Amino acid sequence: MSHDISWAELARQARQAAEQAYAPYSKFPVGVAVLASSGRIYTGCNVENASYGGTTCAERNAIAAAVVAGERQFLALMVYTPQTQLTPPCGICRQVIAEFYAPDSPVRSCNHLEQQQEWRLDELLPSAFTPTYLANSSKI
Ligand SMILES: O=c1ccn([C@H]2C[C@H](O)[C@@H](CO)O2)c(=O)[nH]1
Ligand SMILES: [Zn+2]
Repeated sequence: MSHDISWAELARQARQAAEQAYAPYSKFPVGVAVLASSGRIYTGCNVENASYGGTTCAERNAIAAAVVAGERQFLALMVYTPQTQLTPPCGICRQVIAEFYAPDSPVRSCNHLEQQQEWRLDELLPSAFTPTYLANSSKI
């Protein structure tokens, strides 16, 4: 539940992760901290590429780091954005978050002004395509 989540700690770790961002092209360093159901926190930053499409976002890198550690469920995700305007995850990341996240779980953004904004995942990605849709499919 939302009130059990240490958002201040997630914000601190997301900001720290943003310091490692590799963003020479966009100059838009992002950090993410994600809280797994184990209680552990994992972080990621954006890693850009000279072939711009090879870029991966901080959100997906944080989730990948958690999955490597054995996590399969997340309770909260904080984005540290280098913007005065608080920014939500991009569309691709919303889909990746939905794979491991309850629809009513919170996603937050924070910035250097210590502002925060919260959305529910199902507000960011209504009618997500989730793993349950793959069950019992029929042949063409
Ligand atoms: O939530 C976001 C939004 C953008 N980016 C990255 C992608 C790209 O490297 C740069 C500009 O879009 O920021 C993220 O990592 N997370
Ligand atoms: Zn993204």
